[in-house]
Amino acid sequence: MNFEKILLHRLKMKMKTPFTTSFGTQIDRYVTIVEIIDENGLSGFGECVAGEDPLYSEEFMDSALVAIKKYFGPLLLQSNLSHPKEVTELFKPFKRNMMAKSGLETAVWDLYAKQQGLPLYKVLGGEKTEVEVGISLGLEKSDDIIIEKIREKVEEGYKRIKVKIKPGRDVEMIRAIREVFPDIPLMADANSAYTLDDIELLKQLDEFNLMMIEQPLGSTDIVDHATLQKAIKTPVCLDESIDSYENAKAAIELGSCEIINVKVGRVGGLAESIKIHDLAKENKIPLWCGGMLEAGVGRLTNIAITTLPNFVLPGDTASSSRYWEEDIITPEVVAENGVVQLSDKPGIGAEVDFEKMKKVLIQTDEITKEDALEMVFFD
Ligand SMILES: O=C(O)CCC(=O)c1ccccc1C(=O)O
Ligand SMILES: [Mg+2]
Repeated sequence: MNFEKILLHRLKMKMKTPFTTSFGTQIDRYVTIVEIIDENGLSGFGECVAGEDPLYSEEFMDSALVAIKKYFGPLLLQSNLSHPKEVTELFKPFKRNMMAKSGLETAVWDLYAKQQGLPLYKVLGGEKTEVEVGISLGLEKSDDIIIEKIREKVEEGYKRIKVKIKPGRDVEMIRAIREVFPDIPLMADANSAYTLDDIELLKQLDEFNLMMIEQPLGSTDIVDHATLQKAIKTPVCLDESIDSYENAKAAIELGSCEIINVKVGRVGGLAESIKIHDLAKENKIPLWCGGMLEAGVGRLTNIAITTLPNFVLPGDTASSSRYWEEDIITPEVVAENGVVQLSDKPGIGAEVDFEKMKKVLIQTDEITKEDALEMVFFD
């Protein structure tokens, strides 16, 4: 795979409505689209999904951009790889910075799939040609508002509704939702907002027949999650805690969760996602694919990984229109009655639409072969 240059398209996309979690409210999304170009002028696209601020994880978009420009971009341009699976090894000496790595790694996968003339999902070993999707709903000012949002999304056909919870907006809110919708597939995501001191409160959620509770405790609390899982009936699903194959293995062995949410960006890319997939499958841990408020490129990467057989639960891979008035790809992602069809076009399955992207572009940065790997200590 001969790489010529890398472009970082930095976008500012206005979200249709603000999105609130236990760590804050998001109004604009600063998206980075990674474009990697080969010697024949063919382009692969990936999305760097880092948040604007280090709230979900320690990474943030500015740190990811520096990491890509200073280390991972130059390393990739100077490499001589024959398969995208080798990118993880190439980046390994440099610790973490998962979302920076993943932005590039996913772009290499898309490029490779296009070079082969195959859809990305088939290159990944995916089998499904359609996938079921759910939707993630942010915190709202009142129960009435969230109930109306749920009604709308259930009517649109989404296969699973996820609501955000935080201390003070949990048991009573879920009770109010269950009074109106006793049977919908419902789950709650706490984004690390609780500790084991809240165990009695978290036990109270058992009466609502939730599909799972996502990341109730801190991201490094793998042991505490095992204690919690033993004390509650609701399946624990880990999100923030699973940032590598090794962590997934530890969580499974300790019994910290019954379900895992795989985010391609959080674990450093598609190759690591496949490793976690295979491990979870062996251990009968069901998976689903989480989201990071992606624009179209990241959305399509997520949908591709979801075609692997152990992604048995609906993902946070809703339509482009969930967050965007206009996405940057053509055609956009459309879930019909909660189902997305995979495209058989080479690569991620849709074109980055430069006309649309221009409207939200802040600037494009370029990394070339002349950009040396800039290191202070290196031999
Ligand atoms: O629709 C999506 O992209 C997922 C929305 C979501 O829940 C989320 C969005 C940003 C950061 C973390 C999370 C999460 O899953 O915890
Ligand atoms: Mg989550």
